[in-house]
Amino acid sequence: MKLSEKGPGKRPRPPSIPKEEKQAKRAKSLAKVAAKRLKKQRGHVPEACSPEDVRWKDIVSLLGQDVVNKAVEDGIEFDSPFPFKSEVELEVKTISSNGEGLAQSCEEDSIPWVVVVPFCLPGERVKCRVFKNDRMHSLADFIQIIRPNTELRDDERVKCKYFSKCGGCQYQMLSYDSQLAFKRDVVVKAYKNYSDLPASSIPEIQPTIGSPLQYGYRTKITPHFQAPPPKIDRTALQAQVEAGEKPDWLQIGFNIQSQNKVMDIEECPIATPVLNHALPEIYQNVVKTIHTYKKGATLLLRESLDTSVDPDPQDTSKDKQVCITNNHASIRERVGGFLFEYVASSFFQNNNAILPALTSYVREAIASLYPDPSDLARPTHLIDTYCGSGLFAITLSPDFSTVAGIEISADSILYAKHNAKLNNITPDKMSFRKGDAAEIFKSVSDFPPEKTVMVIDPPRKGCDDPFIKQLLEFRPKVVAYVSCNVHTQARDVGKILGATQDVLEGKGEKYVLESLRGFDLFPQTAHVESVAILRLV
Ligand SMILES: C[S@@+](CC[C@H](N)C(=O)[O-])C[C@H]1O[C@@H](n2cnc3c(N)ncnc32)[C@H](O)[C@@H]1O
Repeated sequence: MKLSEKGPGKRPRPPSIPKEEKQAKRAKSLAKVAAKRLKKQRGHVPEACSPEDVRWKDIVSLLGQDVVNKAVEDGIEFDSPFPFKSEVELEVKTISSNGEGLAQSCEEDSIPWVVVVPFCLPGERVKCRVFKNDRMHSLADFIQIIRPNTELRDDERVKCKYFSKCGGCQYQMLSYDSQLAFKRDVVVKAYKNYSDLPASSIPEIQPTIGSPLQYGYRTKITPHFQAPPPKIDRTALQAQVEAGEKPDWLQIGFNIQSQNKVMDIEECPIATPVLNHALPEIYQNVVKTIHTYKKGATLLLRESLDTSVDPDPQDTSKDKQVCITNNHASIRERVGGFLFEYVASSFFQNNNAILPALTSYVREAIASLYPDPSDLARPTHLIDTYCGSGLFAITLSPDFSTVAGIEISADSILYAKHNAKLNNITPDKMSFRKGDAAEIFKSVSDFPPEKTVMVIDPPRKGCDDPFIKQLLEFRPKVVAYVSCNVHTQARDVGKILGATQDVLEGKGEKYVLESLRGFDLFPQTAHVESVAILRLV
C-alpha cells in the first residue's frame, strides 16, 4: 500500500528514541560545545588593559606567579574544579580592580583556582553559581552572603532596589570612605601592573577626592530595550499596548549583571532627580509605541539648563534644570563660573557636581609647580588635546595667554568655539581645530614647548603611539593627563617616562611624575578617574 492511501493522520510515526539515548546524545553535544569553547579560550589572550586583562593580573597576584607558571607547565590551567552551573560556597580573599570579589575554596587540598563573584567583599563567605570557566578562574553569579564582613558591609546603605541584579553599582553596601580607599588601591595597582616604571618613579598616590554628591549625581542615563520578537502579531501587540498593558517580554532599562539581557528600571538612584522625574513618562511612551519598532533602541536622558533662557555665565538666578531626550539638542551646564553647551549625543563628563573640584585641582596642580607668580619659567601656553567641547581649555584659560584645543568630533569642535565665545574668550587667545590629537603638533609651531602645558584626556583606550612619539618630540614643559581608565593612563605615562632615556637622551631632560590621584566621578561603582601631573626637568 502506498503511503498516500493510508489517509490523513495514519502516517507511521518514526520509532521514538529511548529517553537514555536522548540524554546521552544531548550530553555528547554539550560536551562538544564545551570542548569547542575551551579550544577558543586557550588561544584567547585578553586585550592589554581590558577589564579581563586587569582582572587576570589581580588573579595572578592572588594565586602567585609561580603557581600560575606551574599550572601552565602541567597543562592544567583550564581544569576547573567547578562544573558549569555548580553552586558553591567560597571565601572572598580580595577585591579586583573591576570591583568583583575574588574568592577561593577554603578546603586545604583544593587546587589553586579563583572564582570571580560580584557584590561581595574581602573576608566574606559567599554562595555563588558558576557560569563560565576560564584560565585558572571561573566567573560566577552572586547568590547570597553566608557570612558578611561586618566591618565593611552595611546593607542598610544600599539605596537601589535593583542592587545585586543590575550590573551598574557594585559598591553601595560600603561606606563612602571605603569606596574612596578601594579606588586609591586601583590607582596603586594600575601603576604597579601597567606602567613598567620602578617604584622610585611613582610618587605616593594621594587619597581619592570624593564627589560632593554620592547619589543623584549622574546627568546622563541611557536605558535601552529590544525590538518586539520577529514573529509577533503586531496588530494584536498594538491592541495590547493601547489597552495599557505592557507585554511581559518588554524590558526597558539596564543590563542584568554579567548578562546581555535587559531588566526593567523604574528609577536609578545615582541619576539626578530631574532624570528620575522624567523617566516614567519616557518609559510609558516606549510601551505605548513598541509595536512600531523594527529594532531595539537606546534612550537618552540628559540633564540640562533650560536653553530657552539667554545664557549668562554670571547670572544663575534664571537657572532651571530640564531633561533632554533629543540626541541633536543642545545641552547647557555650568562648571564653576563657566558655561558650557554641547550637543546631547556628544561627550561631556556625567557628574557635574565634581567638575569644579576636578578642573580647579588640575589648574592648581599645574600652578603649584611654579609657586612664585613672577617666575619667568611659568607656562604661558596651553594645549588641550582630546578637548571635547573645551572643558579644560576654558576652565584653565585664566592662567594662560594662548590656548589651543583639538578634538576628533566636528560637533564638539563647533561647540568648543561657541563656548569660548559664551565665556567671553577671544579667538586670538583661544583656537580649536578638528582632527586627530596627534595633528595638533603641526599647528602649534609658535607655541614655545618650554612654556607650554599639555592636557591629555583621551577615551578609555588611551593615546596611540604616534601621539606619544610626537609629544616626546615636542616636549611640553608640563603634561596633565586626565583619564577615566587608569590602566591605559599608567601604560602611557610609563611610555612617556620610560622613553625619556631613548628619545630625550643627550638633551639633559626627562619627564618626572609629580603627582597622581584619583577623582570619584562615579560613586557607588568601581570606576575611578585619575589625574597624573608630569613635568620635564
Ligand atoms: C574622555 S573625552 C574628554 C573630553 C573633554 N576633555 C572633556 O572632559 O569634556 C575624550 C574625547 O576625545 C575625543 N577623541 C577620541 N579620539 C580622538 C582622537 N584620536 N583625536 C582627538 N580626539 C579624540 C572624543 O571625541 C572625546 O570628546
